[in-house]
Amino acid sequence: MEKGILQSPELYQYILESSVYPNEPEPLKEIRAVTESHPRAYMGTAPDAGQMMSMLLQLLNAKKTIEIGVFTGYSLLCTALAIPDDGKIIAVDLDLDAYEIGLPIIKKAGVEHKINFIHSEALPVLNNLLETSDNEGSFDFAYVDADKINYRNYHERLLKLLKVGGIVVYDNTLWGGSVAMPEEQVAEVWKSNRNSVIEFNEVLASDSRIQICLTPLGDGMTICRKLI
Ligand SMILES: C[S@@+](CC[C@H](N)C(=O)[O-])C[C@H]1O[C@@H](n2cnc3c(N)ncnc32)[C@H](O)[C@@H]1O
Repeated sequence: MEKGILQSPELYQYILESSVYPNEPEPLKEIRAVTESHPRAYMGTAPDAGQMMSMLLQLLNAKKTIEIGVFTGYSLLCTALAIPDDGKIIAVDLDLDAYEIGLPIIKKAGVEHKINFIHSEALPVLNNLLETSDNEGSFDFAYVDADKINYRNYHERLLKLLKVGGIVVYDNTLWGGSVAMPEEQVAEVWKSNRNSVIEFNEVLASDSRIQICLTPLGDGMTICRKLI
């Protein structure tokens, strides 16, 4: 799937080359480079979206964060570089092999101590966090970039875990632009996720507990701020 929904690939390239790559930290460039040969390299968070996440994390002074969907670690490293030295990230993924591709770069960047990687399905991890005292209402930031069918389940749990004023960002909320295509024009392999994403976008838009902003960065990133 092509990343981005801009009017031309050249315009996207312009954004990357004019304002993302010149300021992208070296370890993030390295993670992109080692991910390139992975058969699912397209899954890595888009660098322009990562740049926006870094800014959000720093505006929030985020210290305690969760990430669901790590893959080789681009967004994880982006978060680890943006939070302070005593910041913590609970990072969850089913795919340990992919995480191990980026791990040497995370170590070299000197930020591994901020990361608690949990090799697991995400839902039980969120349930466990909610059962442990002091976690509810304690997280500053969450990033979700995993199985679309579960976004709604993650959302309910993450809203409990976040502080008021905390932010959760959901990736792929435009699903390659397919959310705005008639269903019959959507390739079969995209359909089920496209329908999950459409439903999820409706859930977010009618949720009075959050303020939302769907940004057309990467594959669509929805920023939600917890209001109550
Ligand atoms: C799009 S990739 C994440 C990309 C990552 N954020 C990055 O910047 O490289 C999605 C990841 O979600 C993980 N995943 C999918 N379903 C999951 C689940 N139910 N629980 C935990 N991880 C899951 C996959 O193993 C995959 O590595």
